[in-house]
Amino acid sequence: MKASHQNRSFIRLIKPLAVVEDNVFLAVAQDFTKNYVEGTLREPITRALSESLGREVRIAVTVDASVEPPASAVEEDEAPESAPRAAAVREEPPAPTVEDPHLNPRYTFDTFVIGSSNRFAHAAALAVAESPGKTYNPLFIYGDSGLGKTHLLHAIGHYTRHLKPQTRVRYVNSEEFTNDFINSIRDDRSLTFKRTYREVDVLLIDDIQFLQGKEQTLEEFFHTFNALHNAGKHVVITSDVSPRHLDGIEERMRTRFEWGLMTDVQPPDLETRIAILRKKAAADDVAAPGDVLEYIGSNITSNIRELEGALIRVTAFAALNKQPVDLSLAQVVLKDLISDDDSEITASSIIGTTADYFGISMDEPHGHVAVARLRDSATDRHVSVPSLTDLSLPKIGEHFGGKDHTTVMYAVKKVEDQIAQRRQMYNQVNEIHARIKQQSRA
Ligand SMILES: Nc1ncnc2c1ncn2[C@@H]1O[C@H](COP(=O)(O)OP(=O)(O)OP(=O)(O)O)[C@@H](O)[C@H]1O
Repeated sequence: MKASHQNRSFIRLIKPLAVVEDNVFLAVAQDFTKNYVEGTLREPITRALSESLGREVRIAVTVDASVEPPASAVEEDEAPESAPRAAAVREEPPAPTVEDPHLNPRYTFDTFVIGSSNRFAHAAALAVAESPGKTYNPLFIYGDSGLGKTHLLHAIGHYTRHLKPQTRVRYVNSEEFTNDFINSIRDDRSLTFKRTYREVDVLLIDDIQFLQGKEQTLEEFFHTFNALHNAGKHVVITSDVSPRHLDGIEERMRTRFEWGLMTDVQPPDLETRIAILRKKAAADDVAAPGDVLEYIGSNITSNIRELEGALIRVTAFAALNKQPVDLSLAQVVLKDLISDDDSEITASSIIGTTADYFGISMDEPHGHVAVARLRDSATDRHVSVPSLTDLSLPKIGEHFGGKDHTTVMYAVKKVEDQIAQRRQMYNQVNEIHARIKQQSRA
């Protein structure tokens, strides 16, 4: 598909969700982007997708504020007019203002459903929001992906500012923090950097695990943390593991993270899952009967992002086909996600899916070289094999071109390190993982 510069920028903001029969579901973060995709881009995207899938398909675009554009989407290219253009800004950024805390309006305490899995974390977050700088400093929230850590961080920011509008709040994920830090060195703006992160009353820092191994950034974060803490300002941190499991972060920092309060979030129980779905349906103003919510809630158990994604898929499918949302429709739409069949995942399906994800054909000239490289990453336990199959490391080596088990172990370690350090890698791995499972069920 030939696309203008601007169109390419918009295309990069789209996240593909699923293909169900002749419908391709896409998600974007903003209404503005949805309008553009549905207007200007509908025809070329539909044509390109139909060509590549070999059949006529339709597209359905939903707005989901939690959708992050694929990494480097905006940086590599010029961003659309309305999108953030952080990378393009060269002059000194303004010091933090109370108007610009970087908060997602959807993530508030009002929209957060409390259950036994998150009650303590919620109570601690609320206490911090009510009197920042006083108790539980720092507050450290940890737990698996998609369980509401980011939501709670934003909720703290909103509620703090609701109670005291002059409070200076700043939300940042640790990758943005890293980029800001690197850019500040490059552009000789370290003073502005310091002001941005130290002249705040509440610093909310997300996914701290991505700072692991980044020594200089960690050092800077350590100073930021100390400066804020000493000044009685509040720091709230989230991570996918508890402080003591944060490898690659010095002991002196990990101990500081444990000074305040640590609390985890667990996967929600069935009741909470259904309550979350009900709230989401109400917020999006879609009618989804109880048995549909129960079906989704009973079958998608470990990740709230996936839970919400399933509901979006079902309701979008119904809207597109002008059908009511009912149980049989939900079963059809979600059949590749939900299946009783625990079918075996083979080494070749892992290689095939991974190659496919990166757009590499095994038949292409040099394709085998690229695939061989992918095999290294595909042997990682996060990506796939050890957590998806019962194969031993030597057996995995055999399947992946006769490599011995030390090579497999090395590949595992290498990719693990990258996952720990780069959000993009982490997202890619999760996505590949999901596709492998999905395809093995299909
Ligand atoms: N208790 C809850 N009530 C309502 N919605 C929730 C709840 N927990 C999570 N969600 C929703 O689930 C989605 C994923 O949550 P969130 O992004 O906060 O997860 P996370 O733990 O930060 O994940 P990650 O570690 O991948 O960043 C969000 O859309 C969020 O609003």
